[in-house]
Amino acid sequence: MQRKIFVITGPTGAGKTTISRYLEQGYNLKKVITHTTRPPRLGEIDGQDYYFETTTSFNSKHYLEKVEYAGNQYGSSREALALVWQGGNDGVIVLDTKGAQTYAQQLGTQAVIVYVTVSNSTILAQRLAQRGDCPDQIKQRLASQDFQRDLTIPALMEQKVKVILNDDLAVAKAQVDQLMLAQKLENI
Ligand SMILES: Nc1nc2c(ncn2[C@@H]2O[C@H](COP(=O)(O)OP(=O)(O)O)[C@@H](O)[C@H]2O)c(=O)[nH]1
Ligand SMILES: Nc1ncnc2c1ncn2[C@@H]1O[C@H](COP(=O)(O)OP(=O)(O)O)[C@@H](O)[C@H]1O
Repeated sequence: MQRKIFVITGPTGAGKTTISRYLEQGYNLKKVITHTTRPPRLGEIDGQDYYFETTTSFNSKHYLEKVEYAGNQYGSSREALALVWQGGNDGVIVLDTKGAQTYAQQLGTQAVIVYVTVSNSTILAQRLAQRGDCPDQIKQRLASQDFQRDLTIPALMEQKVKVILNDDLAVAKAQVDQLMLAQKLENI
């Protein structure tokens, strides 16, 4: 059976990491850890949340795709994806919409694209504050073009994307459960 990669995308604060963790814990998906030059947030662990890199170490990896997002570099390495697939698991990866589009193009049906969103984007700033992000970083993030872009599904991906509305986490998880059931039935 073809190994899948679930690509979780959407605007900052929508709940991408939360949904990714739910898929890891509930469905035994293995996280593809990506690389970034962004400094770790409080509680984030190197090699678990991200591989936290210097500019030099970031440039030494082999990337399937990489982007600059709100002033920092992010990239998903072929090494990290191979690690997950070698273990025999389906994978889950959290990407901005630009990265998600690259995955959709390069991996075709192997990539299941999941767009996490909320009905009212004003709630996103509150979630970032609740998460403990520092106010200056929230301001910079919300003012970035990358944030604006990720508020909508790129036209090229519209046909392929599964949407999860995460206003209420229990409802969002139930939508994920439905999606995973549909995936299972597709693979029979
Ligand atoms: N294209 C791409 N995007 C990434 C990668 N790693 C993380 N991202 C995305 O970069 C954006 C910023 O991530 P982060 O600083 O952790 O903040 P977040 O938006 O709160 O998750 C998010 O949209 C992530 O999904 C990567 O390797 N490639
Ligand atoms: N449905 C929800 N209702 C309220 N808070 C949520 C919900 N989903 C996630 N959160 C919280 O919002 C914050 C941002 O979620 P996170 O998963 O880190 O988003 P992202 O990875 O998209 O930036 C976290 O503190 C998370 O616990």
